Parts: sequence; structure tokens; C-alpha cells
Amino acid sequence: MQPIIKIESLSKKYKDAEMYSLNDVSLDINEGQIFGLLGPNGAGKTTLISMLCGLVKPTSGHFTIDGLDYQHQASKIKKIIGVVPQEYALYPTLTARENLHYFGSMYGLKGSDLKDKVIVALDLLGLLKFADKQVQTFSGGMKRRVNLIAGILHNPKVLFLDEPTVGVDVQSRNAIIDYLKELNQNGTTIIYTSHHLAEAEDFCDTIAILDQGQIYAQETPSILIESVKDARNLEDVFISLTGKALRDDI
Ligand SMILES: Nc1ncnc2c1ncn2[C@@H]1O[C@H](COP(=O)(O)OP(=O)(O)OP(=O)(O)O)[C@@H](O)[C@H]1O
Repeated sequence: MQPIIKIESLSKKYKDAEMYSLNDVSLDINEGQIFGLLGPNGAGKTTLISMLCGLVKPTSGHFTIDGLDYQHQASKIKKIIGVVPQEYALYPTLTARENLHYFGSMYGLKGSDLKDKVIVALDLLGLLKFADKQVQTFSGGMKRRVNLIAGILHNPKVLFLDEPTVGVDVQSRNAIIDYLKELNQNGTTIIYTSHHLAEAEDFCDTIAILDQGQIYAQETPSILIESVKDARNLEDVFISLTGKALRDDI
């Protein structure tokens, strides 16, 4: 089976940076996977996802998404992917519904199709009764859920999520994860980053551990745990592979 994402020797060195933020990464992600990209602060997770979404230009290397070449078919790739960034991409003074109509129309959705999709997603994520309230009045968990809907209204084949549950309570986290599992059941391939290792252990069928711009391991959560002596969970694996040193750097 041809992987839905095929990454070959991808590297990124930002302008004026001394080091590579991503260094010669090769990776295959299969259709239907929930693929977790884990790593300490500064490991290169956002850099990798941003390149795959077309937001950051690779320094070298190559990738395809659904067989489409990133250099020559970027506009076709944009149509089949969804992106949920770490930072909220919402307009605070617009209502949830207005925000979602705006983002949906950017993906080419319109009319009753767009209206219905917004209502269904707001309902599934417990936000329908707040549809006409300004987003600036929302809690962090509610904003995260609207941010998520903004990235999936066009029913993407491949969905990239950069820390979709950061800073939210358990209820919002569960609502987001349950919704993502349902999207995956309906055929969406998911690539996500997180610092929440227990969540990743439960949610992902494959995990790659990234550190200092390189992939250190790529396996199912259970095989990763079995492969490290005395590891009880993914956190033990993570510490064993990436160490205990703090990663503060500017
Ligand atoms: N625009 C940029 N210009 C220069 N260096 C950058 C830029 N963006 C990221 N970096 C550097 O690239 C490295 C990887 O950063 P990146 O944000 O990809 O890591 P991350 O794994 O997503 O971290 P976090 O978990 O903190 O979000 C870091 O050393 C970071 O300082």
C-alpha cells in the first residue's frame, strides 16, 4: 500500500539559525492512521507539521501527500488537508458561527451545505447553544473546540493538529478526542502533536518520538513500551529516549 504521506530526507534550517530544526527526517504515514508526533520543547514537531501544511518551506528533502508532490502540486494538497494550529486562528469579535462560516467559505463551502456543516459540528462538540456568542467571551476549552471545527469543515482526507488539547479541562479534552476518533473512523488520517503522553498512548495507533530534529523511534505505543526495559507507560519510554535534561533554549 502506498503511504498517504511519504517524507524523504526532509530538513529545515531557518534563516540565520545555527542548527537544523529538522535534520534528514524520513517517514511513511499510512492512510487511516492516527499518528502521534511526540518530543520535548524545540524538538522540531511544529516545524515538521508546518512544512507538511505548506506554511514553512523545506531547506532540502521531499514529501508527497496522497501522491501529490509538495513542490508542484501544493494547491491540490491544500484542498485535501485540514490544519488545526497551536495558536487560535479565530476572530474574537465574531461569533462562533460567523467565524466558522468565514473559515468554511475559505475552503470553498457555501450556502445550506456550509450552514448545515457548521450546525452539525457545533452540536457534536457541545457548542450549538453558544453559536451566536462572540468568541472572545468563550473559555479556553470552547475556543479550542471552535478552532478544531474551523480546520475540519471541508472534510479533509488528512488532518494536522498541533497540540489540539493544550490548556483545556478534562471535559473539553474528552470531547475533542472523541470527536477526532469519530473523524478517523470515517476515514480521516490524523497527524497530531502533544505533550500529553497518556492521551497520546490512548489515542494514537503509531507514535514517532522526535528530538533535536531527528526521529528516535517509530512504533505502536505498546511495542514502544515493550521495547524499553522496565517501562510502564509512554512517559517512561519518552524519558528513556530523550533524557531528563531541560530543553530551554532561545
Ligand atoms: N521561525 C523560526 N526561526 C528560527 N528558529 C525557529 C523558528 N521556528 C522554530 N525555530 C527553532 O526550531 C527548533 C524547533 O522548533 P519547533 O517549534 O519546531 O519545536 P517543537 O517541537 O514544536 O517545540 P514545542 O513543543 O515547544 O512547540 C527550535 O530550536 C526553535 O527555536
